[in-house]
Amino acid sequence: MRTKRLAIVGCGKLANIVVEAFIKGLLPDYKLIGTFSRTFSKAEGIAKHIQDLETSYKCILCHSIEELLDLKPDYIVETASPTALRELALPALINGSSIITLSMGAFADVDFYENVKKTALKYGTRVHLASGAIGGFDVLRTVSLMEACLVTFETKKGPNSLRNTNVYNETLQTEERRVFEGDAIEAITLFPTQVNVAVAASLASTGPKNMKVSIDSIAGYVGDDHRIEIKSEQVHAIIDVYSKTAQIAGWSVVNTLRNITSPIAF
Ligand SMILES: NC(=O)C1=CN([C@@H]2O[C@H](COP(=O)(O)OP(=O)(O)OC[C@H]3O[C@@H](n4cnc5c(N)ncnc54)[C@H](O)[C@@H]3O)[C@@H](O)[C@H]2O)C=CC1
Ligand SMILES: O=C([O-])CC(=O)C(=O)O
Repeated sequence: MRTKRLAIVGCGKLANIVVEAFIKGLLPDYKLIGTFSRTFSKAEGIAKHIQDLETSYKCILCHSIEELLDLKPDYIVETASPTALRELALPALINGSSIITLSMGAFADVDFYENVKKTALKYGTRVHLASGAIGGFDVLRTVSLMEACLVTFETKKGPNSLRNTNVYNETLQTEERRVFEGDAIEAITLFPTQVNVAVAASLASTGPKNMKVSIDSIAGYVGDDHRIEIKSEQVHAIIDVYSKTAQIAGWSVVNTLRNITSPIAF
């Protein structure tokens, strides 16, 4: 099998986990050939790490998405933001680059999602939704194929992660309160980079409009807990993932990349 050409867009905390795995040798089927980030110094940091490995190829530090696409990567890891995914997805898929994304919140826009599907199909490329801070896409997809079902998504967060959102006020530092109830579209609109997971679970099951989402703010709470419940006539499943940090999301990209080239696929 030919080694896959890999590039990264959005070189922050989660991208660095992918790079750490790459340096440890956990992604032997890939060459990391390019980086691009809105914060130039972050993309530069990753490109330098790869250059220090003295590989037989160069990791190119790109100044724009266009420059990165010119490198003709087979796969692009998108760890930037839902806005970045919206800008990147169609040009990348047309360019012959498949995408591994953590910012699937952008797909709450049904027209965009359908356009991405059509384009990927036309150009023989794919979009892989990494499991991120949750799991259970297999159960959600299987049960929703099988029969009618209801899916709910409940998140617990500490108040500090809600700062800079409309629901935040100082009373959250001492009280427990439900700060959001609505569907997955309303959730990602109000929290544009924080509930990609809710959109992901909805896309794997009943769709963004049909999934009930709630967010509880708990004073002093560290980390995030996401509890997904699916109920149909025959199946009742609960997928509950607590994580102290978002690192699990970075590692889920590593897992997706390994699955793409593995002879045994999960
Ligand atoms: N699906 C999931 O479970 C999770 C998804 N996420 C998503 O992953 C994204 C990355 O998370 P972190 O690494 O923690 O964030 P971060 O803030 O550490 O890194 C993001 C990087 O992307 C760059 N960036 C932002 N917009 C860009 C654009 N339009 N084009 C190019 N680069 C851009 C920034 O300069 C920054 O270096 C988050 O924004 C969030 O939407 C985060 C946690 C869990
Ligand atoms: O880290 C988390 O728990 C979830 C998150 O940020 C997202 O879905 O965007």
